[in-house]
Amino acid sequence: MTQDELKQATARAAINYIAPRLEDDSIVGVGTGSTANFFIDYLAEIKGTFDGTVASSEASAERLKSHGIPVYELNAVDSIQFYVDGADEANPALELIKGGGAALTREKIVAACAEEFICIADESKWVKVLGEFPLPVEVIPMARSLVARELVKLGGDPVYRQGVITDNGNAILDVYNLSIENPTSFEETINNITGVVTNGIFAKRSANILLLGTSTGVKTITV
Ligand SMILES: O=C(CO)[C@H](O)[C@H](O)COP(=O)(O)O
Repeated sequence: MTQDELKQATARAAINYIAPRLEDDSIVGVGTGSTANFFIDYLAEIKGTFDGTVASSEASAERLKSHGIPVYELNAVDSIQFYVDGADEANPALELIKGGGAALTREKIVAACAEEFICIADESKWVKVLGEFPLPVEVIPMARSLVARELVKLGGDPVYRQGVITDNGNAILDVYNLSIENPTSFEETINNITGVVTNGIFAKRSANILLLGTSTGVKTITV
């Protein structure tokens, strides 16, 4: 199977998981990226069986709206039943690296509001230790060099993602050569650097379920 077919299979599995659990007033949080895009396209098939969505990026909001799926501001909803999103890496504790699509901050905010976080990923994202994928860090633009120097002190090699401005008007540093043995404390350490908005480690708010698309089928992984 191709990587896209694996992404489609995991997105379909997420629909099969949430569809029987949705109620008329349910809100679905929707992530960003190519796997999330497949999910959005399949979500259109069951629109009308739930209230609406909250999107983690302008791109996902546009795609949802193009399907006629209602999109609410996060401040306008009381709760989010499910948050469904892809990942760049996932470990057996269901801690993640996210932000390859530069949407990490809004993704983390929507995930923090969700009762259940369902991660959808193909098997190339499965790792024992996080950090092979360069860790995205969203920074206030004027603090980019300051933050980069601090990240070097932590053992990483930060690279400015040229030409990318996040939906929040900020910059992204991708940090190479990290081996993240303790994701929870490392997430906090990086977030404590002045000028950092957030980083792409999802350990404080890890996934509840990982639907991993593999060549032998979609595996449901929980901790
Ligand atoms: O975190 C993300 C966007 O900020 C994505 O979930 C992550 O990059 C995975 O993307 P894809 O589904 O295209 O492989």
